[in-house]
Formats: sequence, C-alpha cells, structure tokens
Amino acid sequence: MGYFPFFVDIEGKKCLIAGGGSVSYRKVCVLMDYGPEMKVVAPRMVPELSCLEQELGGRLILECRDFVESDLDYADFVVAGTSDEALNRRISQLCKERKIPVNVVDVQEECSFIFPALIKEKHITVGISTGGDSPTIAKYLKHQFQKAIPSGFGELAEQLGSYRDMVKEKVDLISIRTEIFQTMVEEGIRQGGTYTREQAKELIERKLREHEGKNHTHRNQEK
Ligand SMILES: C[C@@]1(CC(=O)O)C2=NC(=C\c3[nH]c(c(CCC(=O)O)c3CC(=O)O)Cc3[nH]c(c(CC(=O)O)c3CCC(=O)O)/C=C3\N/C(=C\2)[C@@H](CCC(=O)O)[C@]3(C)CC(=O)O)/[C@H]1CCC(=O)O
Ligand SMILES: NC(=O)c1ccc[n+]([C@@H]2O[C@H](COP(=O)([O-])OP(=O)(O)OC[C@H]3O[C@@H](n4cnc5c(N)ncnc54)[C@H](O)[C@@H]3O)[C@@H](O)[C@H]2O)c1
Repeated sequence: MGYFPFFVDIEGKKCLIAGGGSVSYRKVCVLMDYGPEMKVVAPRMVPELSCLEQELGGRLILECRDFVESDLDYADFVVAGTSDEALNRRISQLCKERKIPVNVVDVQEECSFIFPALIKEKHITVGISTGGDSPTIAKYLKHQFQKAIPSGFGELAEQLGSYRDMVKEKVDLISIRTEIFQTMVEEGIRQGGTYTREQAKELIERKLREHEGKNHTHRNQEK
C-alpha cells in the first residue's frame, strides 16, 4: 500500500537512540539537520559520535551503558540500532505499548516509522520511500532527483517564505495572491534563485493595479 509521508516538526523533540555503531551514527547525521535533542545509549560508541557530541553541544548526549527500559521515559521517538536483535525487538514492543514512534534499523516489521532516502536543500525536503520494497531504488531515485533541483532553490524558497505575510497583508483576493506567488517563483528561477523584497513589493503593486484596471474596464462595460 505504501507509507504516507507525514512531514513532522521534530525540532526540540527528544530522540532516544539505542546503539552507538555506524548505523546509529548515520541516523544521527540525518536527524541532526532537523533540530531534535538526541540521546545515544550504548556500551561502545564509534569515535565519530564523540566528535559530533562536541560539535552539537547539548543537542547530542552520549551515555556509555546498556539500554534500560526507563530510557523510554525520555523519548518522543526512538531508533533501535543495537547489535542485539532480541533487544531491538523488545524496544520495539515497549515503544508500541507506550505509543512512542519507533524505527528498528533495517527491520521493517518492527518499525512504526521508516526512514526515507532524503534530499535536503535548506527547508526543502524530499523524502523517497519504496514502502520497504527496495531501499536501493529509493537511494537511486534520490541521486536522480538531486540533479533535477536547481542549486539555490532552498535559498529562493526561504526568501519567498519571508514575503508571504506581506502578500497576505496587502492582497485580499486569493486568486491574485496565487498569481503573485507563481510569478515570484518563475522570476526567481529566471534570476538564478533569488528574488528581492523590493521586487516583491513592486510586483504586488503591479498586480493590484492590473486587477484594479480590469475591474474598472468591467464596470465601464456594464454601464
Ligand atoms: C532509504 C534508507 C534510509 C536510511 O537508512 O536512513 C533506508 N535504507 C537505506 C539503504 C539500504 N538499506 C539496506 C541496503 C542494502 C540493499 C538492500 O537490502 O536492498 C541499502 C542500500 C545501500 O546501503 O546501498 C538494507 C535493508 N534495509 C531494510 C532492510 C530490511 C528488509 O529488507 O526486510 C534491509 C535488508 C537487511 C538485511 O539484509 O537483513 C529496511 C529499510 N530500509 C529503509 C531505509 C526503510 C525502507 C525505505 C524504503 O521505503 O525504501 C526500511 C524498511 C526501514 C528503515 O531502516 O527505516 C537508506 C538509503 C539512504 C540513502 O542513501 O539516502
Ligand atoms: N552496518 C551496516 O551497514 C548494517 C547493515 C545492515 C544491518 N545492520 C545491522 O544494524 C545493527 C547495527 O549495526 P552497526 O553497524 O551500527 O553495529 P555495531 O556492532 O557497530 O554497533 C552496535 C551497537 O550496539 C550497541 N549495543 C549492544 N548491546 C547493547 C545494549 N544492550 N544496549 C545498548 N546498546 C547496545 C553496541 O555497544 C554498539 O554501539 C546490527 O544489528 C547490524 O546487524 C548493519
């Protein structure tokens, strides 16, 4: 049936990661760009995790010990990536009982959420899943789609995002707003991924004038 891609805000949410090997390190690397607080619990950690702990300050905590059930009290969501399969299964069961979202790395039937292959350009995120059929296809498609996203697109999206309130404030009609946003994107792409606030202001004025002009003609024709 496939998996539905809810896009979830995990900034400031608490992620517990059981296991501190290369697989857990990979998960920490993809998650860290989305701002959660992470705690890794494992008797042995790969050195890369210790480096990241320094880099991320309090956002990544490493605890060198075995997983204990009370670790789940901390967690908004969990990644189980230990080398102990039975433990991973138990963590999955405990999470499901407590309704905590859980990913058991590479064991689909024990996951309540799975990881997609990810493209991230600032706030633009593309997540690709094959519903578990072929992670290799997900990875392949990621490389294809990466080529299709013009560089600087994340920057352009961020700029346009910062004009949204201004457009909503000045323009009441949704149909004109849509036209404005559409034009901003087209011109932003033409200008190589940038659109200034000045240009946005001019565009708003122009579109409002055009609309006013149309209404005027329309009213005259009715007379
Ligand atoms: C996308 C990605 C994200 C990530 O891991 O962050 C991801 N797997 C990736 C790579 C990858 N994983 C595996 C291979 C070896 C080739 C192969 O087996 O096909 C490769 C390819 C490689 O490494 O080149 C092995 C594997 N994976 C799973 C199983 C279990 C099974 O098949 O039952 C087995 C067999 C284990 C065994 O043999 O026992 C299961 C899952 N892997 C998922 C995600 C979820 C489904 C995603 C989807 O819907 O497509 C799911 C269900 C659960 C989860 O882990 O979340 C990441 C690409 C990252 C990137 O490059 O962007
Ligand atoms: N590395 C891969 O590419 C890969 C591919 C497919 C599947 N896997 C599977 O994913 C899992 C993790 O892989 P890895 O390469 O990170 O393994 P790893 O052996 O490097 O790391 C395993 C981690 O689990 C921790 N651990 C063991 N018992 C624990 C416990 N009781 N509580 C907390 N932590 C505990 C270890 O201290 C270690 O940090 C393994 O089950 C592996 O078979 C790995």
